[in-house]
Amino acid sequence: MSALVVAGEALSSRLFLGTGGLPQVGLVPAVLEAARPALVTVSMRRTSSLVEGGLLDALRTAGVRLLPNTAGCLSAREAVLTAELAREALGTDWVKLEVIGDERSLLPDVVELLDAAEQLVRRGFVVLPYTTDDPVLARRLVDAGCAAVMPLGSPIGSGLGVLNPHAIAAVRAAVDVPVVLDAGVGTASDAALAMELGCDAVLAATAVTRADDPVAMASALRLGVEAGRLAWSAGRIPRRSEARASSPVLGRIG
Ligand SMILES: CC(=O)[C@@H](O)[C@H](O)COP(=O)(O)O
Repeated sequence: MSALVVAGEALSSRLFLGTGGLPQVGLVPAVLEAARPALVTVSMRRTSSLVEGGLLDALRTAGVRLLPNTAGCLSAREAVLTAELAREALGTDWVKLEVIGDERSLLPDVVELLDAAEQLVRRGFVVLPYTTDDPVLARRLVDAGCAAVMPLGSPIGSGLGVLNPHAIAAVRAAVDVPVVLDAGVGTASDAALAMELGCDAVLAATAVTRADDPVAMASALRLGVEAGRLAWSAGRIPRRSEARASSPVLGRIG
């Protein structure tokens, strides 16, 4: 199966992982072995990630590719500053851009998001924006120079999966950069559906970090992404309103 290419770089898989909510840092090696993620997001505003022996150390020891995120930022100004700090600390131009408009729903502030994306692209960042499932906004983010778009399936941490598959399919059709389903994944079938809708990758955090068995769920999501991608490439049968015999009827007996 073809590799996912973002900003000209081939990534190792089509699953991105958020690990900030893992109940214990000691789970990191087993979760990463199970998920085999292409990228692991790190919240630059969670100081617990950054302390000695914390999550960041565990991820660095594991040698995974880090994707800093601006989770928790409420304005373009905050997001740009956080991204600059992340570039300094982690030595990468890549940033998962999150600008939250409402601390209850954690939905993106689309005005600040677009502003931050434009500023960060001008500053030489490779921007992967967490956005809504609006194809018009997706196109504006790509016009601003974003390397991918990351539409939510449902609110962060809700586990509701893909609430509007038609919108996700419309985002897929609207842009020519990778589409990464981000937020709301609850289990393997959500990830598989996202891939069957044409998404190029899935980012999941809560589904793994708050599962009863994070390691098992990490494996399940990896397999769900692989299955969904394979099913998408296989060309499913069309949905029909009428039955059709699954094998040809050669005539009547008697
Ligand atoms: C880790 C991260 O980037 C999250 O902000 C992302 O949106 C994942 O959301 P879920 O926790 O619903 O998977």
